[in-house]
Amino acid sequence: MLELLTTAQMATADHLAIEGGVPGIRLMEKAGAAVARAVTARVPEGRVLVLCGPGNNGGDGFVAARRLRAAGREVIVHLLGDPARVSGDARIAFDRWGGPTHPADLPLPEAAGIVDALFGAGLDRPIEGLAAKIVAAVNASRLPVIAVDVPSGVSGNTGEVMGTAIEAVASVTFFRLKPGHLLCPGRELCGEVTLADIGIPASVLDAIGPRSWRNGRALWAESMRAPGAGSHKYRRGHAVVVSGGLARTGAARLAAGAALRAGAGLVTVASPPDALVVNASHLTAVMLGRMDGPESLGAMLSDGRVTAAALGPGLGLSAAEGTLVDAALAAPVALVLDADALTLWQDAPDALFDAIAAREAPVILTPHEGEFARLFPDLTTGPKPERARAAAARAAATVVLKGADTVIAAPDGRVAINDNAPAWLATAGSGDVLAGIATGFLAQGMPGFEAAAAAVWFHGAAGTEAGPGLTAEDLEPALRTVLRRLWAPAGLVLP
Ligand SMILES: NC(=O)C1=CN([C@@H]2O[C@H](COP(=O)(O)OP(=O)(O)OC[C@H]3O[C@@H](n4cnc5c(N)ncnc54)[C@H](O)[C@@H]3O)[C@@H](O)[C@H]2O)[C@@H](O)CC1
Ligand SMILES: Nc1ncnc2c1ncn2[C@@H]1O[C@H](COP(=O)(O)OP(=O)(O)O)[C@@H](O)[C@H]1O
Ligand SMILES: [K+]
Repeated sequence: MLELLTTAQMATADHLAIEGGVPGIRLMEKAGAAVARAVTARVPEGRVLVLCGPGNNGGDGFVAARRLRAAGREVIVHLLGDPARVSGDARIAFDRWGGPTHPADLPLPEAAGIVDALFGAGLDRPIEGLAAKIVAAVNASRLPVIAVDVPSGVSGNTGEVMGTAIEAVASVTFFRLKPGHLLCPGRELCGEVTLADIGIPASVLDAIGPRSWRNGRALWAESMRAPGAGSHKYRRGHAVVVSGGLARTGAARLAAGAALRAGAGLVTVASPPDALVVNASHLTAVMLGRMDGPESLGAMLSDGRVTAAALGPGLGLSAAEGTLVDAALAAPVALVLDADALTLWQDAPDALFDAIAAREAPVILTPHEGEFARLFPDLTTGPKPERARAAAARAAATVVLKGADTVIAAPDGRVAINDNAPAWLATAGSGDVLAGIATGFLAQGMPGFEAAAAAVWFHGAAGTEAGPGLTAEDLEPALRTVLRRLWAPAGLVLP
């Protein structure tokens, strides 16, 4: 159930279900019933104000109103728009409601909670005028709002606010989530999202062919391997993380520790000579190797047992560091390029993309928005999933566009949107840990997209586990807790 559907794809799903013999009004009845259940759970007593719009979102509202009334609740229905123009399935729902329907107006009547059925998937322009005033009054009331499908004003496709938007405590959506439920600011405005089965068969997805998913285990768990009895450390992969110079070594150690924790059998920090002593004084299970320059790094990465490498955290931005990235790109190992290893290419991003296209092993790029803009200056506006997808295709690499709603995109067009990361992760060094987790997964042979999506998910889960007050150092032990939880009950351990 991780597929994400655009509003157009969702309309196709409705359409295909109806063509397949499920009447539209039956879908709407189930949708409205799910909304009524959510209201009962969130607002168990008191009067309910149901705000209906002119389309099918309003139709769901009429069904919910009728159900709540049948359950003995006092319900007031407001309709935004001309009742004579309510048509189709919404007309049937309106007629079945049959109770008083007031023109939407201010001030709002007193109520214990509000159902927002103004606009859903059909929102096609910014909210203005009376509708905008109603949205403002709803938000100012601080009453609990249950949104039908999406909070009115939130774009289902992008999560953007169109004009103004309702702030809901809960949203009830149908069949599959939309990108706007996960992308900011939509995600916060939705509150808790419930996915209701309204009788659309999953088989409609075959014709729709979604290419976007909510990031979750089903996307990558099958490509993760626990060590079996016959395993030894070399079977679990050997990751190399390149350290910066004397004053910039911590980031590489954070990444290296995370790579080891993520399951790489061995991890080596490749250290410039001037930083050997400081690295040596901090490393235990992670090994240390002297790296004198690009030839030395190239030789290290060409040892057949090294399977992945990470460059970027604390690396530095001089020409010398640029030659290290060149050497890594020429080596036959999977790569994570982060931070400085991305910024180094800002004057010639195409040269990076050409080097990636010329190699076989997968590459993951992990830019935050600033680094992304340096590599893809023409892709700074528009919906985040589309920007990441275009970047991945251009770079021939998996792109992890970081943020509160990190998007992972593969060169073949697959996109995952992550929503499990707490804002506590916005702390120095947290990105280095993410790069390390991804490197650890790549080292074990996971493909680029799966390794990246899994890394982002574990990073978010570890952030949640560590919780308030976390620093980047806390993520590595928290990652252990999260991994134990995943492996133990999931039965993923293979012989
Ligand atoms: N059979 C179906 O298609 C189903 C649809 N469902 C519901 O139907 C909704 C989609 O219905 P619709 O496609 O009718 O669209 P909506 O009901 O979301 O909105 C469309 C209506 O709002 C108007 N509108 C759009 N943006 C506006 C704005 N900014 N200011 C003022 N008016 C605006 C449009 O002109 C149109 O009249 C879903 O969100 C879901 O709640 C569910 O009942 C499940 C089944
Ligand atoms: N508000 C937020 N909510 C969730 N995750 C966040 C938030 N802000 C940042 N993060 C995550 O924290 C990490 C920060 O990485 P980055 O920007 O590279 O910083 P640094 O390298 O200093 O750690 C990224 O994985 C990002 O997705
Ligand atoms: K709505």
